Amino acid sequence: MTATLRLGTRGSALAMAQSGQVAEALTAATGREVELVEVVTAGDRSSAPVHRLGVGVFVSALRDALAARTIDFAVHSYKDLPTAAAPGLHIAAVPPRQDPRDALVARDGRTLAELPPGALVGTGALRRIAQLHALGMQLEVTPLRGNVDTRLRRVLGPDADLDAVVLARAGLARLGRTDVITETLDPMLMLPAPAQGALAVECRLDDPDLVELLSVLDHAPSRAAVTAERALLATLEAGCTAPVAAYGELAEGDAGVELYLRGAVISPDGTRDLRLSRTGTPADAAEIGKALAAELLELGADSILGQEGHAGPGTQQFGSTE
Ligand SMILES: NCc1[nH]cc(CCC(=O)O)c1CC(=O)O
Repeated sequence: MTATLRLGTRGSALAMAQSGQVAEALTAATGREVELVEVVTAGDRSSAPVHRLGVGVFVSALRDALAARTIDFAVHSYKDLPTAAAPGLHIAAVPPRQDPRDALVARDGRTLAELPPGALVGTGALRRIAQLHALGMQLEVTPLRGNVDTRLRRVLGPDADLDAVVLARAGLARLGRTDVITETLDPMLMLPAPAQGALAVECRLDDPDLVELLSVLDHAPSRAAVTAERALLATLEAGCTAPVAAYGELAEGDAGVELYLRGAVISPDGTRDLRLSRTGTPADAAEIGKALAAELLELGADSILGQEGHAGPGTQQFGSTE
């Protein structure tokens, strides 16, 4: 097994950057050559809001290429992965996670608190829209999509039409553009999306040598945090279509390393905002996520939406709307 490995990637600057970083890390750790193979996904072809396109828009074409064996492994932004398991595929590694927080890029170097009432803020994700409204600052929130450069131009370019945009800090970091950030948002105000800032390195289960090889890239603390956040999301999807945020942090506690998980369900207009947290051991990451989701549901997470049309029983799953 010494042939060049084919790494499937979307063609956006962000995807190419993160795939390139994974390829380099793998070559450094194993000596294996890696070639990038571009795969065009439905999410790249359409400019419709992601929550309209549906879950998995950035993922399906890559998974099809894995199944068709035209690529050996793929790198996904973990938050774009549907929570449903993909038959025959395996997340062989979760590399060290980037800072998962959201970032504000505002005109004139402004911070969130410095935005005046009526300021026009662009962001695509329902989760961010909901939390911006929940601040009660009279911000005008407007939908925003497109690649990172397109979004930045709306606030930084010569024909900028927005006062600020909110986007994942991790995306800017991978592109070397953290210089444009005017504030990294405190999770107390803007809790990130489940798995934001993390990557998923995926290959076929029937390729055990590659599963083993890729596992050198796995970072156990990142995997534990993401596992808890995604378990929370998966459990809530059964009964709730509202925007979901989750953030797991590992820290040294009295009883060794502890996982501190925060979760939130917010109505799109920000008027209902349910936030809870739970602490446990990283080995119980999935159980912590499920238990926190159950608590949120008990407090009415499933009733928070209503207006957007409740999914109802029998609906499969919605996944990230980011
Ligand atoms: N669906 C958009 C998306 N998917 C992954 C990232 C980059 C951040 C990450 O890897 O979590 C982004 C951009 C954004 O949310 O601003």
